[in-house]
Amino acid sequence: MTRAILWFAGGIRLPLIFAAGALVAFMLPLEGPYAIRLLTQVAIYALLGIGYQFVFGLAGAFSLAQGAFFGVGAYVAALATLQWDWTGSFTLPAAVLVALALATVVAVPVLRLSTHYFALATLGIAQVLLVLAIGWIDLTGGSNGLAGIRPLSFAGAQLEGWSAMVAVWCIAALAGLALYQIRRSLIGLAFNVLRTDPYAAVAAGVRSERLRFWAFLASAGLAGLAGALQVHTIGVVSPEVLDFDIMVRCLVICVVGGVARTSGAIIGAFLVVLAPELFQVLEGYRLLAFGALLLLAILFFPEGIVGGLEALRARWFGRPRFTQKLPTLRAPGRSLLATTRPVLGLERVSKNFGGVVAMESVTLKVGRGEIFGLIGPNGSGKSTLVDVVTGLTPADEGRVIVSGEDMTGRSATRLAQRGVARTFQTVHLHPQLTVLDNVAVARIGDLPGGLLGTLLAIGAEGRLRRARAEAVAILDALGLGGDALRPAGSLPPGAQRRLELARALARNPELILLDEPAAGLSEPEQAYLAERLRVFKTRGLAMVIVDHNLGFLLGLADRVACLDQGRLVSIGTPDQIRRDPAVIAAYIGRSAQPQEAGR
Ligand SMILES: Nc1ncnc2c1ncn2[C@@H]1O[C@H](COP(=O)(O)OP(=O)(O)OP(=O)(O)O)[C@@H](O)[C@H]1O
Repeated sequence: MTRAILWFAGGIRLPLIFAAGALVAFMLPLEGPYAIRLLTQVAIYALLGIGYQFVFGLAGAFSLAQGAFFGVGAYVAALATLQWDWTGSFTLPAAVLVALALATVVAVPVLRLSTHYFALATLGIAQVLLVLAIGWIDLTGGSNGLAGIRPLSFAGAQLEGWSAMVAVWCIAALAGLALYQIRRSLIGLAFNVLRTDPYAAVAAGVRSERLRFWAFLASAGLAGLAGALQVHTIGVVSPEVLDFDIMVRCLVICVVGGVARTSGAIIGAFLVVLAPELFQVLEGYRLLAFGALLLLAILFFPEGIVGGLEALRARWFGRPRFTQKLPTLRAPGRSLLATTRPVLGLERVSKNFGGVVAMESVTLKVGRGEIFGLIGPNGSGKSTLVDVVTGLTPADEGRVIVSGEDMTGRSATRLAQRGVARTFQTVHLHPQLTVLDNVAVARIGDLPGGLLGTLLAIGAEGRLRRARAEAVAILDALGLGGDALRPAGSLPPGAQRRLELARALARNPELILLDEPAAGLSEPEQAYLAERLRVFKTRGLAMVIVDHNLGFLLGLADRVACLDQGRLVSIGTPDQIRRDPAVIAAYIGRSAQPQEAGR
């Protein structure tokens, strides 16, 4: 009994969901075959919802094209059956491939758009397809659609009733497993970070565009498959499959069921298919009751039904204990901090924002194993320089050279791959993730096999374990090993800054740019950070450090440059900088002498 309670308390269990759903279905006052048909519909919508979880749940992209891919899959399967007499063995792959091809074509222009424009563009795709389905009468049968589509059949065996239901549930279960697998992998971590904080994703070297692209494709392929299964089940297709109604159901499935979760998609699918049936007795008020139910679900379960059930479980059984085991510390195969060459060169780099000159013809070099300080009054262009070097802001003029390679105008992801890492003036971490996983995610750049490997579950857990083991080594090097299993958001501000540094180091960089690493740190914390940075320097790491705390920076840097109104007014050793009239003038011009805080 205790074991059973613990099993239930351990998480939202899929078998429970299946059993409860099946029970509800068979308790309905329905004939057997009708119940089977409804359960097949639940599986189809679960598959559609699982697909939508990839783009909406994992990648956090508000696509409104999921219904359109469903419709495309439905029409492809219908036409292939009617025109060429294809069986399910061919219609299903064809539906997936056409949906994938369409998604690939539209992904290139559409995925660049930011949230609401992205939503509108994907809605536009759906509308174009709907108009085509209605207008291209010769092919699609226009508003009447096409009828007489054969049930599913594979290798001569026709699947109807029970067998069709089991086949569709098996397909949905495989898709659900793939989603489950990805959520628990290093790629799942990366999705989690990219959804929560795009800057944290950039800093961790997550290739956000690529992940979004794969998620969009996965959602389209699964929607196409669901559409094909739908026409084989009901035998007809009409423009209704491209209607916005399907898209609304997708949203209801994921939002009300639980975002990004396989169980959420399945619960949501049961809800959208079975609830209207349950309300049949209300006749004309059926839709009203369904709407009221959805409203209540959203009000009482803002995290979806799965989130709500988990909250209840936490209340009854306490929060699930952190089962994640701390990986044993082992030295990384090769030094994470080793570097090979002199690293950064800026050649006459300029950057304007409208009329504001943020950088004007800045030229400097940073060598291997050098700590290079960057000072200047507020608004002098220090953060802009960091953004330009890390690819967050493109330079207007000049060249950015990294380890001998011209990286001018390259994306932040490309620069991260080239060995440039950074921290931010305002900390960008995933507050709910553990300290350990905030660092482990940055090992994603070294991931062999990528998304396909994860989907096929090839060593996915092993990779995550390895990433975590390497993260432990780095956390230990920064005195954060003891906090590894705490949520990052619960760390004090100073430790959060060190955590950002740990994440940057996990990228195995040649160059790190630290934007105000000592801000908000106590004196002992500053001393500890300075001591650590000196250790990394001895391993060849090049560092550019921006800080207003001159006591900290001048005591640490090998060379320092001073910016004023975007121009480089002085460069030299800390002693030279302290005495340079141009530096003093720059600060006095801003009504303050350079204060050697901490001295
Ligand atoms: N995205 C932007 N749009 C418009 N102006 C900007 C933008 N980013 C920076 N600026 C302007 O560019 C100039 C340099 O800003 P920057 O943030 O690089 O200075 P900073 O030296 O880092 O300042 P602080 O020490 O206060 O952080 C400022 O005048 C700032 O207002």
